[in-house]
Amino acid sequence: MKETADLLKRGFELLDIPHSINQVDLFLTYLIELKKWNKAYNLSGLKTEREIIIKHFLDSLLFLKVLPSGALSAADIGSGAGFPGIPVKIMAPKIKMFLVEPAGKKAIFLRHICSNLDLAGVKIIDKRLEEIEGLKVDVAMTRALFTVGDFIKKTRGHINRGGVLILSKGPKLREELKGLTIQNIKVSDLKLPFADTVRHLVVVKDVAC
Ligand SMILES: C[S@@+](CC[C@H](N)C(=O)[O-])C[C@H]1O[C@@H](n2cnc3c(N)ncnc32)[C@H](O)[C@@H]1O
Repeated sequence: MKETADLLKRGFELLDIPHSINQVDLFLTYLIELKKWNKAYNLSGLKTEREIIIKHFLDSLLFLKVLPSGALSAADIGSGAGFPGIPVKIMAPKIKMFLVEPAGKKAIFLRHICSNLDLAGVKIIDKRLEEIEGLKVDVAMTRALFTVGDFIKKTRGHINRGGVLILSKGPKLREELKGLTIQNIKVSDLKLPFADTVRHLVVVKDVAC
């Protein structure tokens, strides 16, 4: 476990994210539980501790680099086993976090892990985004689910005035955006530590209606 903890701490340093011993411990507990539950629930294709730290934890932490500092509430849409919502919540504990995940087993795991990590101010919504009513947040975020165009259409009714959408995208982003006119979009290219990968963090402002 020491090697794993060192990898995580080095990842925080490379991303220039200040962290406490307690936050590192929460990630290590998350890792242990994810590996344990993955056997029965098939939550993630990533099996080794190194893969989980880099491709789930550190990849999710890239969202922090573009998260507006005044955000009070956020929703992770299609959270799966908690990415990026739980890593963001661990590092920004004051944010009220909604984890939207319709798949039963994943939602059960999310309830278990949020209780196990004693995360206050997290609500799991086990519905599809299209079925949700009455949810309003400052930030809607997603990884590995929607195109930028679809995410804007489907979430704009759930965003508070002045709120933003954040998506993490891979190399096909430019192709995806071709032919679309999207106002107030900003793309930050961020390197994922320990990997030959650049993530495109897409932030879209002023989508509320
Ligand atoms: C490819 S996984 C990504 C999970 C996680 N965001 C990650 O990056 O590891 C997509 C997740 O979105 C959920 N999902 C699919 N359609 C959805 C919808 N319409 N609304 C909300 N969640 C959805 C699936 O159940 C699945 O867990």
